[in-house]
Amino acid sequence: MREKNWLGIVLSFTAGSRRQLSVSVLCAVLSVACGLVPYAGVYHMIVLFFGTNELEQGIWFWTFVCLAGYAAKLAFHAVSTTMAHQLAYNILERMRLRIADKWMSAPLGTVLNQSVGKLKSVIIDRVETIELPLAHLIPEGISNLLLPIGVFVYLLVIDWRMALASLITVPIAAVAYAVMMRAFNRQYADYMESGNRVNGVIVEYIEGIEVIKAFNQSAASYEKYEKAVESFKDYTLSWFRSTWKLMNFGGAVLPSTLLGTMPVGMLLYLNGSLSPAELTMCLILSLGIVAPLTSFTVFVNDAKTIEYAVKDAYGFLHLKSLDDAVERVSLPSYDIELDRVSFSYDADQNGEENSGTCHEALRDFSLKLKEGSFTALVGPSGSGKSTVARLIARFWDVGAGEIRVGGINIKQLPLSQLAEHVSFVTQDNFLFHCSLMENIRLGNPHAADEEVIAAAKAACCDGFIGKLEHGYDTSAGEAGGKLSGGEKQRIAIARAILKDAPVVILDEATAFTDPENEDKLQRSIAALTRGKTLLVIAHRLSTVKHADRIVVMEKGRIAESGTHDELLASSGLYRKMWEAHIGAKHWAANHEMEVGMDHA
Ligand SMILES: Nc1ncnc2c1ncn2[C@@H]1O[C@H](COP(=O)(O)OP(=O)(O)OP(=O)(O)O)[C@@H](O)[C@H]1O
Repeated sequence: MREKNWLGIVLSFTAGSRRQLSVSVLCAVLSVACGLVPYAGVYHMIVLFFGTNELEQGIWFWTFVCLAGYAAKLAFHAVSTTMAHQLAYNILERMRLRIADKWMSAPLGTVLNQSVGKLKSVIIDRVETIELPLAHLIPEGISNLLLPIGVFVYLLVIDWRMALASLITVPIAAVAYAVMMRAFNRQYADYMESGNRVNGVIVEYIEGIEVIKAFNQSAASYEKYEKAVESFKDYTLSWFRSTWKLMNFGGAVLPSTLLGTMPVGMLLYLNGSLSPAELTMCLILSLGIVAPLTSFTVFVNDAKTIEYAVKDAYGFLHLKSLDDAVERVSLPSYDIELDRVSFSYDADQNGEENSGTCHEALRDFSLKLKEGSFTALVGPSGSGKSTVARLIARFWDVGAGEIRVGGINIKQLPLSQLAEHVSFVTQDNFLFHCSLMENIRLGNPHAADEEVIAAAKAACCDGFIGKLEHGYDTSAGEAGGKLSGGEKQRIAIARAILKDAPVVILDEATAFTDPENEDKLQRSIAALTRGKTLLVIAHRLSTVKHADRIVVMEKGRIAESGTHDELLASSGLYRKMWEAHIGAKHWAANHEMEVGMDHA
């Protein structure tokens, strides 16, 4: 961590909960102070015991004082702990929200390039590990630090020699702990790495279970999983084995303060420096001085847990965001222009290469989409079609050149305004865990049910949704398994129809549509995108042959462009693609006929 240490980062999330933090710390201090009251009570009882006056009455009084002090200590501790837990959960909430915000404002690729397992592990599991240690660190950390200091001062007041004698075991235990902690940082790092490896293998095992089964790899995959779990166990045990002797030695020696206070106290008593009451009190106090210190190993561990969780979250908390303009801009038109755009997925967002082999997905690419026009992007796989679409939606920033909407560089528009103007439908049709009605309403959260249903009808969803038992109220989770790829795709199109944005980008959005519904869907898309700036990316050329302009891409550049007829006439790449497409269609039609005849 370069900028701040983990504690600084955690404290930066307490803004807004400073009162809670102060109350928790104050109650922890008061709890420690009240915890000293019983010691004072016991001391006075001993004094009374060795004296003769009013023993019975005094004993009752000091017993009450001891109990009251102890009760107050518990009460303050409870308040401090409760506040600390609330504070810890507030910190967790803020961290998770901040990370989610960062994911939204960072370039899409930065987020998508992370594995889902890692994203989930950091935001759910790692951040969660902060709560318990953090909640206990405040009250218990403070009392475990302040109590020994308070007791030591108390001993100093009685007799400084007894105070020093009470610390006799500290240097011996400190040496043991220091030897034990020598390699702690490295060992903890290895432990975390081993744990992360197990996590990674488990996530891979679960995510790839379909492939593992299909390719009969269960034995090999299970073996990898088993080995990772076993090596984690072996590492953990060997680490514990290497430390337990010193840890137990330190834990046994540290509280044995009587080794110092007993002989020194006896000598001081014999030479008249200590009264019997003072001697007894010193022996009691010395027993209480080191117990809190023994828990420091737990706190070192807790602090490491928090440090590692914060370190993991730090990467996400400091993701570089796309620059976002504040002021909305009034756009004179919805013309779109890509002006000499170059872009590489390997370059960072400053346009600098971050790998030795920087492959440009787009190179010096220029394209104009007139408002209200229908442009199709076609070309071989990997030629850069989706990249053009993603850059217009500003999922990434261009490396060089400019993209303008209505003549305004999209970097000067607030991201929310650009998102408002652009509907982007891809073939990854994610359904959220809510009803189908709500899934479509994502296109326009203010739309009435009737408007949602109208959009669903226009996207040819009404038929299959009507067949579901709960219709539009069917939850996507429940319906997900029953919906085909094409049906999910139409729900995504219904969302875009409802959004009614002036710029519509369809990236293979009709790829899964069955022949029966394709015609209907094409007509509804055509009707609902009329008057809009429309960019369609398609592999099936027949779906875009009516486009005002077809742009053929190859290796990140424009190979040719024109209308369907113009391109066919030019005998270029498009013509070859069209012939292959038509050939494939004929083959499919003939094949269907042959199969039909065989069955007849
Ligand atoms: N997220 C990514 N990270 C790194 N490289 C990528 C990423 N997405 C695409 N690329 C690369 O950029 C180039 C252009 O990809 P793009 O997806 O734009 O092509 P495409 O023409 O849309 O392909 P397809 O028709 O197969 O969808 C390809 O070389 C691809 O490997």
